[in-house]
Amino acid sequence: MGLHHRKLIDDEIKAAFCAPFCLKENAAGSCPRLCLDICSDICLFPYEDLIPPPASASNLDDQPGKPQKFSPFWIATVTVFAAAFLVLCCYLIYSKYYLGRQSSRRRRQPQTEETQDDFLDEDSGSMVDHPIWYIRTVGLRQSIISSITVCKYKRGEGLVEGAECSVCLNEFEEDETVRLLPKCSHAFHIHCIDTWLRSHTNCPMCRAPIVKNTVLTPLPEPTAIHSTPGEETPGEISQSSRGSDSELDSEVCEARIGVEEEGELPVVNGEKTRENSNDELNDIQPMRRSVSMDSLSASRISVAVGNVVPAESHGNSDSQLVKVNESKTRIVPKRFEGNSNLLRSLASSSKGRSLTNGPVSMKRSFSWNGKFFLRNYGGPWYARARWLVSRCLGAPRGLLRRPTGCKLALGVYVAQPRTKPRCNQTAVKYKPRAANIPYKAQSVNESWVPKQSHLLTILKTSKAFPALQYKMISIKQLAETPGLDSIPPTYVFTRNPNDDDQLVSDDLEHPIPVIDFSLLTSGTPDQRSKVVHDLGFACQDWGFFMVINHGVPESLMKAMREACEEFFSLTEEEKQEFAGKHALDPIRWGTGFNTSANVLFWRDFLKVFAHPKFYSPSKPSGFREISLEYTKRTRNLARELLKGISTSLALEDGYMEKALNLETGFQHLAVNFYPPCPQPELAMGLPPHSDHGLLTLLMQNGICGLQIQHKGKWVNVNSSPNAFVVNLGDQMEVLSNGKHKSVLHRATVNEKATRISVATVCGPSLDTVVCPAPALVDHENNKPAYTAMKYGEYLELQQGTTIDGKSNLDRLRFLAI
Ligand SMILES: O=C(O)CCC(=O)C(=O)O
Ligand SMILES: [Fe+2]
Repeated sequence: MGLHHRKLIDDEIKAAFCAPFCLKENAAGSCPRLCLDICSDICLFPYEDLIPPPASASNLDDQPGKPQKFSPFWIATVTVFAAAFLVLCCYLIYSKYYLGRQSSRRRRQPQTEETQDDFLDEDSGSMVDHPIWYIRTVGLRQSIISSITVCKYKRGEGLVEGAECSVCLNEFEEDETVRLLPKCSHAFHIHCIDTWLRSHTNCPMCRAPIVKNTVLTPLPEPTAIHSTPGEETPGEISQSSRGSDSELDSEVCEARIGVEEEGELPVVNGEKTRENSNDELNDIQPMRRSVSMDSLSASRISVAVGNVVPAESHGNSDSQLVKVNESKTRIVPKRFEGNSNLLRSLASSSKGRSLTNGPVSMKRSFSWNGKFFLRNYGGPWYARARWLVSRCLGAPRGLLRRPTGCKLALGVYVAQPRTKPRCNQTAVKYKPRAANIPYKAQSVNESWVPKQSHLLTILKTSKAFPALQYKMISIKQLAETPGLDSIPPTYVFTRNPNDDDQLVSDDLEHPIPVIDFSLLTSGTPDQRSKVVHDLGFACQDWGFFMVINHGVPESLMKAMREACEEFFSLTEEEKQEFAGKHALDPIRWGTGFNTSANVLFWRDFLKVFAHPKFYSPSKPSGFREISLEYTKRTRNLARELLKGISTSLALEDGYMEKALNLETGFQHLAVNFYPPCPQPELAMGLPPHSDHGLLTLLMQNGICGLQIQHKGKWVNVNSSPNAFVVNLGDQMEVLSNGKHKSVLHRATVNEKATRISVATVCGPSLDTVVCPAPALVDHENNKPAYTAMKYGEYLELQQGTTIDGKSNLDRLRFLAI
């Protein structure tokens, strides 16, 4: 069977291969050598006669007497292959030299409108292909890269600007070896910057060239001719003048945030025309290099630069630190598919793209109308902004082009010093229009002088793009930025002009009532009734009181404060694990944010549901145990106080306990972290609000900041770490039919110390429908003033909307009252 099969194959080969040669009709009268091997049995031509025996050594191993002959078939085949090979070689040579020269000539030519936004900022050097991006860049020689200064990073030393490597966005560790670029002093991890410099010749942050311009010609063959004494050779690191920075000098990098304001430079196609605005032009450096894009893209950048809208915006004033996972490499239109919430919130309102409308001037004021101008930060900013844009869009550097017809532009305007410029910067005047100054308190005589660290902070605020996610910077991280001496505009809290902010009085003048809890529970009947009376007065007149001798061990309070401090000291990445996505996530770390005003607050928070189900972040160790005990003790304290308050309202002392199902009552732990703020008078830790529950027990760490509204004034509340400040919440106001009111309070910040407050909000069970206690209403003088609402729904409403005084409670009020 096998033999038979083999024979069939042999016959087929013979038929296919030999037939043309071995038959009589073979005009050439010769057979190729292979023919002899395959079909010597059938071949009709004697091979000896066909081709003269070659004299080459290659035939030595041939059979004697059977010299090799080459047929025209083989000659033709070899010729064709040789020709093809030749053509291929020619093409390769042509493409390598001719096209290469053409592209470098093109690069030397001035950029056209079409290409000027491209980020091909490298001039020469060894070419590196970026196969994914189809870009060629020019790098430095390893010897040059290696000669750049290396030093150890020391926090606070000031040698290194910034605290992180802008390439990988990781923070420098103490004593970590970093490479310090010569002209700009920007520092990077060695691995990060070396990789960059192998394909670039400038700083990734500010584009300052690493070597002097003269060496940025195509990497030359070393010649002695052009190297005169005193000149820098290609190997020298330039320590001198700005070199190619002149190019940067003529750029304005702009990241326009927000809507155009009337009276500002007119905008045409994303760029301001200067012809019509000479006044301002004189004041603005004639430099501009804008990156324009479609509105969504611009919005997106606004988000990034303005550190604004979280991905899942519930309009929540306490926005969590948000992760938005996105693919880095998707192309522009696709990038927006996965983040419809973000888009919606951005596209929906102009506010969504604007920052605060105007500053409030206190000690130091600055001119800010949603734009700020930058001079000589242009380099770093431009580079950062471009980087930001490209990361935002997922487009590789160099591929960004202005889409025709787009209206919005990305730009960065940075307030310019009108006083003596710092850091050799040219002063640029920027006159704010009167309309941009919202309140009389605004002073235009002083200028806000941005420092680079500060400006970077604003971008770091938008530190949108470590790896694949956006996140809002925590206030802790921002406050720890070295050299931060003023706050980014997004943190400027615009005071309501109708609030008389100046009326802040000490609690010495208006001491808030103090309740001795021990007398309420263990005092004589007289003592107890006096305390109940005092409690009633405190609730009615103030809505706030201080509780002492409360029975919660001081050691537990201290341990709780320390545990909270430890929580906020976790790394950002560790805390990120607890950044919930929804307003009602049981564990939520985040930073204060007001969606309606686009203002960020100087506060990080941790919010945890403590009852009826107890939740806790898993870090730091011990937090769970301590917070469990702490919330249990404070809940019991609150329930006792509620008994006293029930009595003070002439209700049974167990009325609230029963009517509001306090056994399964909701308890919310909110830890507030307010780091030192360089301009406390401009920022706000927590804006005026009332709390949602029945009672809030607040523990402070000895640093003042709480202010409560009392008879039209803001009263400073003392910060005693061992006392609880208790305030009534909205549910108490509803239940008491307005007899006991929830009171507006706010948290201010200070310049010196971190303030931590731990609020435990105690409320009814979430499914309790809260309404005015029937005993407290009648149809004459005490008509029901509030409609009934499930506490859970109220909580959702309150947590899901912007902090705005008592606006949520106002929704429950009957208008007739
Ligand atoms: O930090 C403070 O003093 C106020 C905290 C507060 O009002 C709250 O968490 O609701
Ligand atoms: Fe509060």
